[in-house]
Amino acid sequence: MQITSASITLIRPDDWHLHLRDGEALAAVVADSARQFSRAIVMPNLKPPVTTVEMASAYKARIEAVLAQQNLHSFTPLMTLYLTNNTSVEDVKKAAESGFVKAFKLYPAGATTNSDAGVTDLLGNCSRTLEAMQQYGMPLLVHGEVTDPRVDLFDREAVFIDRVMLPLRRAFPALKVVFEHITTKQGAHYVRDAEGPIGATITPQHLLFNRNAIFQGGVRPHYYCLPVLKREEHRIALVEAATSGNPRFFLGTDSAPHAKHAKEASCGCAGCYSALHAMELYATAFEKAGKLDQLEGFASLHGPQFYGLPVNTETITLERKEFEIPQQVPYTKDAPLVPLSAGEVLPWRFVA
Ligand SMILES: NC(=O)N[C@@H](CC(=O)O)C(=O)O
Ligand SMILES: [Zn+2]
Ligand SMILES: [Zn+2]
Repeated sequence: MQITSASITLIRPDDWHLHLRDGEALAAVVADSARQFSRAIVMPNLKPPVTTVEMASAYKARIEAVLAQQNLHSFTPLMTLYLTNNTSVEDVKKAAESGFVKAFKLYPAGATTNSDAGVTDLLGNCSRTLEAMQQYGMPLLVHGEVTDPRVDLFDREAVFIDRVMLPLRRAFPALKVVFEHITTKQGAHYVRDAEGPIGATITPQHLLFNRNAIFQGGVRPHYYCLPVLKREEHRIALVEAATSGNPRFFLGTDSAPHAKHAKEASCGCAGCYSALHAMELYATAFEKAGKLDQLEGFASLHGPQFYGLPVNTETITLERKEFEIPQQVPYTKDAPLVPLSAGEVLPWRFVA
């Protein structure tokens, strides 16, 4: 990694948690990720969800067709399957043998966008499937929030650790688990201190903002995602984790595009669009912490190490040049897309 006062050059990063959507939305957003990242773990929460190897293969082909149309040849989508109450041992075996399915994704039913088909009782319904995943070395990616309506929205991740994560990892100690988009001190400390194969992704918004951002002078729907932004003490713990050099923490933007009108609504969708300027956002967060030198490990080394994949060979460069985030970018024929922190100015700009 090379850091000067004018630029940063680092090994080309990967995005270990990304929503690419489908159809015209996919065609609108995929270039933003392909410009900065070499690979991405592509989330399966489409409608209907991607639950089988056949569906993942078809989705991958649709992504590759768009990449080819747009002359984006150096980007590899790594596919995931959506875990349901009915995922079988055979599904796990087929996924492991496919080579292109890299993980299963756990959405507790009702926890987030398109999670209605999610799991209702993980150990009760999925034990044989989890056993097979453990045996094949197939990672389980976890949206770690309980959905119990009695639990306060801001406590859902911390409660998930006690109610789901601990029993899961006690039952399957060799299962590779990624605690996705962690948002709390409890999440960060759990992953730091736990035994066995565990990692966590951290988004740019959870490194840059606390929950005040959602209510700054009025309701700000473009800062609303799940798990929701938390208090400042949690943001500080996440920055500490991401910049610590600990290989368990790696980059996952959770870039989750929703049309402008779907976010600016009486019941707005959860998700921030950060693919446009992901590396600029992360560089800003790392620089604010005085830890720019730790960016390459987080963005480019720790993820491949966890997934057992080679580190990329090319590099990217960011220049110290002010970048004003556009108010909106084109999305579908009916609607534009509002990027995270639209209208704000970042000190870094992605060059190539
Ligand atoms: N993060 C979000 O707020 N939304 C994601 C789903 C998810 O990752 O939970 C989406 O697909 O829109
Ligand atoms: Zn999620
Ligand atoms: Zn997500």
